[in-house]
Amino acid sequence: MEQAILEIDRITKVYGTKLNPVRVLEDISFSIDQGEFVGIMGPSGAGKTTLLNLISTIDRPTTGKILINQTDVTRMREKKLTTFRREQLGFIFQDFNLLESLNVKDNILLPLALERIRYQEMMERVTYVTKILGIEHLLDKAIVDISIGQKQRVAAARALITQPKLILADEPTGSLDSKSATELLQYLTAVNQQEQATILMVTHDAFTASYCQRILFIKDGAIFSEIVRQGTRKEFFQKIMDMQTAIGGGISYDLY
Ligand SMILES: Nc1ncnc2c1ncn2[C@@H]1O[C@H](COP(=O)(O)OP(=O)(O)OP(=O)(O)O)[C@@H](O)[C@H]1O
Repeated sequence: MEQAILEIDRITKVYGTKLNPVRVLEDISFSIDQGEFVGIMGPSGAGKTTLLNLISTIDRPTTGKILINQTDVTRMREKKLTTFRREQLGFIFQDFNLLESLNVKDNILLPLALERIRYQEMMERVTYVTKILGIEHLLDKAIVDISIGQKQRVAAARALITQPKLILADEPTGSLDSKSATELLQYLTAVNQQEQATILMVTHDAFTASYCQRILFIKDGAIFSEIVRQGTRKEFFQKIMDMQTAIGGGISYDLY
């Protein structure tokens, strides 16, 4: 049996005050095994970002446990969490967060700045991840001189450089055109397959989600359903669209 990298155990999240509580997540449980590529979808306001913030350890659940690589992060103190986040998690956001004062290579190396790793080892790692992501020829370029699609792949390389146990992606194709989005998703699939990297991706977009192996649908703060890819990606895309219709409410249908 595969090892669970992420275990969500009956979490709830309540915002607001005691007199006026806002229940955003209601009793969510699921787990993700090493090497899975899982999507989270659901209508606007369903609680996807809230859930991702809890898994990112940026926020804490009101009740319940979150285990990442068998460590309960809900009980960890802030200082330890900062190190944990740096060592175990990789983040890919919609708006890359690259530093324009650094070139591509130094942006990718940034997360290793605090680690004690030999330069040669760092460079071997850079060569490896940039090759998978098809950006090995861009290492000396300035950030302003590369395309948006390339920027997102640089951001993906930066997320991978520490060999994180879990990669969290929040609408990673959100600012990309369809060609760049397709490329990024193909590269993420390669990363997932060749590196056995575990990826959890939040997206509202059925095309993007169709690259996942499994999708959890969230509605009104609870898991509404789960679908697993069995046939082709196109068939899975259709299944996702059908589920979006069933779930209803606030979903945009971006067709590429
Ligand atoms: N800090 C907060 N205080 C009170 N309510 C909040 C807070 N953060 C989020 N919410 C509420 O929680 C619900 C879920 O929000 P969340 O952003 O997690 O949804 P989402 O599924 O990510 O939506 P979207 O797809 O639009 O980004 C919403 O109704 C939102 O208004």
